Amino acid sequence: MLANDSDRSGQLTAGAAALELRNVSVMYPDGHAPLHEVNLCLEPGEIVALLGASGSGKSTLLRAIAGLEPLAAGEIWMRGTRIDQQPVHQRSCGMVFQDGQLFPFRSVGRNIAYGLESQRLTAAERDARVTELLELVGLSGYADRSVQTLSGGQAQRIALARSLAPRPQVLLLDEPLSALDRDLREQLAGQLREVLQATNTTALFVTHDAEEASRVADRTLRIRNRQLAPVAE
Ligand SMILES: Nc1ncnc2c1ncn2[C@@H]1O[C@H](COP(=O)(O)OP(=O)(O)OP(=O)(O)O)[C@@H](O)[C@H]1O
Repeated sequence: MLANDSDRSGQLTAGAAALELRNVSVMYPDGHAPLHEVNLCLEPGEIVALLGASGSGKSTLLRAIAGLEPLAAGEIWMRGTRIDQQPVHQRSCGMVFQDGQLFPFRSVGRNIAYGLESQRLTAAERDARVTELLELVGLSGYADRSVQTLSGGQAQRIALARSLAPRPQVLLLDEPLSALDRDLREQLAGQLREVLQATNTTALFVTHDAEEASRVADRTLRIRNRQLAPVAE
């Protein structure tokens, strides 16, 4: 289903792709162009992994979708709305990074609540959402903990909870497990898939590890020659 089946008022249309890139190119100011006419379509709730050699443009692609890198050409659509001209804060994209990037001086609960502060929620509604998210990532009761007391795996689960709290239309994950040791990575890969499925989250997941990609995602793509190609099972 193409994403341009929105009606004239810009209303969302049932069946539109959760995320669609059409001929997207990115060029850095120095002339380096890691992405050239990239096409991608994610159905609602689909989890897609993205592999590629170091420097192939994986992070650049996520950053372009989030609005952190301008497009040299092409269009990005979410659920029938063109978003590539929208500023970062208006795009319904959550991001999770390799090192979590939690706010060190906020408690766990206030980290998770961060993306809810701009929403019109009562304090009770916000607390209830934080409790729900903590339960989802298996860390119930951690709301008042300092994030500086968390293990690496716990911190990544809180980063995931924080990114999911505002119910983003698309979640972008940039090697969220790669700073963890192998056993923990395998365990969290399974949990990550469970959490994304339980919340019916559409996700694009960057990893270096083909095995991890198949554990987390419904399908896997690879950046090669500045474009996306499917990876055979
Ligand atoms: N701000 C920038 N200005 C110029 N070139 C950049 C900039 N950011 C990234 N690049 C270049 O663009 C290419 C893609 O970088 P990117 O970080 O997207 O790769 P990656 O696939 O995520 O790599 P890795 O797996 O090592 O994290 C690289 O050659 C990189 O050097």
